[in-house]
Amino acid sequence: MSEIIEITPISAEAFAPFGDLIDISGAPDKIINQGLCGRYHDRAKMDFADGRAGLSLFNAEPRTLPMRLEMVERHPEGSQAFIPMGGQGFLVVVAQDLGDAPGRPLAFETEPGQAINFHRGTWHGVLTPLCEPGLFAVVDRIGPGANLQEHWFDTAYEVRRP
Ligand SMILES: NC(=O)N[C@@H](O)C(=O)O
Ligand code: NI
Repeated sequence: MSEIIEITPISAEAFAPFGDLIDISGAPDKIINQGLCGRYHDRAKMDFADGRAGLSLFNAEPRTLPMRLEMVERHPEGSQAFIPMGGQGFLVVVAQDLGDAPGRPLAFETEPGQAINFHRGTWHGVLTPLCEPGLFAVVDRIGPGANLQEHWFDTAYEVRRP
């Protein structure tokens, strides 16, 4: 019997230990383009140690819930941002670091129009759409050396909505 991880709606506060929730909540930081655009300025703490920022497109298979979670990973050298191209909500799994291994995962679901940025070294589930399109822009580190550490749980979790 797998241990259950219940999905909760994401909030900037709950996600703050793991990364940045990027959305247009609140007033824009700047009004630009002759007053026709609100700029929500510099909303992610990005990090590309000994490398550079890369912008890629991921076309991922949507998952169905409940979902079996067997692994989380982290990028010791850089942050990683997931930006849905279709504005769709998606699943975000994170876990605290307990000293080279993750703790019990947490699962969040984003609202349409929200993006996230995992801070450097945050344990996370891989990109996980819950619906079509599974098309995302991903901003992460391009650089030398290894930047991926995986942790496979001894026992899989079951991620589901309450
Ligand atoms: N491996 C890869 O490019 N993607 C993962 O890092 C992920 O978090 O989806
Ligand atoms: Ni990743």
